Amino acid sequence: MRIDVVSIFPEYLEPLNISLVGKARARGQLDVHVHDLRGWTHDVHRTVDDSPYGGGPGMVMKPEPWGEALDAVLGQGPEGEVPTLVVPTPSGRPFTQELAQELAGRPWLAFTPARYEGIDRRVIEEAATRMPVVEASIGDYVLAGGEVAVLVMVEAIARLLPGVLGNAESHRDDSFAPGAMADLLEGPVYTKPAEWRGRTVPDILLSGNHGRIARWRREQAFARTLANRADLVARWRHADFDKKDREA
Ligand SMILES: CN1CCC[C@H](Cn2ccc3ccc(-c4n[nH]c(N)c4C#N)cc32)C1
Repeated sequence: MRIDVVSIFPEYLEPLNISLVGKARARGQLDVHVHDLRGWTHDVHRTVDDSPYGGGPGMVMKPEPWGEALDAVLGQGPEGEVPTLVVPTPSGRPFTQELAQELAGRPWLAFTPARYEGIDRRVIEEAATRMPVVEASIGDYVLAGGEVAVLVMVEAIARLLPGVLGNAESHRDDSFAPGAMADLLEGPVYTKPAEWRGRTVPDILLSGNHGRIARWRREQAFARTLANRADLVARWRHADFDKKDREA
């Protein structure tokens, strides 16, 4: 997979050089290119924003630099191919595990994290005439820009690519992924020592009975989901729990 990111803060994307994404890049599983939007400005001040038409607070990102940046990105990719443009925005569709799975199936993603009050709408409209566009939000809160959202989305997508997660880290039991743990939050995890500050590990986890351990983990995940995400539990019916138990 190729990933392009255009930002006025390219240094914000440095975390894409480390850990899971950094290792995937080093192994050639991901080809990531970060671009500085100001490289497509032509004035001495390298201007990327201006006041909003119609008035209102803040500034809006000018269309010209974005248009030239997207032209350049398209020109650098595989001949005859276009990326899926992913636009982080609080007004986008929720970025969910399902959307991460969908985007993980694309060969080329281009992210356009904005700042200020966002990008002139005409940029997105013009881009949509030549590539798929996905406007997505990572959550119901307002950030100061889209770079953090790109880090979240890229990590969530990268870990789903074949070979990126080792077997030991399989995303088979991911929350929200299809299968027995779908719509379930992760339950508690434990490691050595068996006793720490007077607190012990649940006996079931030391039993070696893998069937019962799996069932206990699902029960714990269900209880945690009930406590913290009742909205997810609404998708369940009791029968499903037993069915998922059989599927596991
Ligand atoms: C007061 N204004 C309102 C509009 C947005 C302005 C800041 N901003 C500019 C670009 C931009 C991109 C993403 C996000 C963002 N916020 N929350 C999320 N889940 C996001 C995502 N993905 C925020 C952003 C602040």
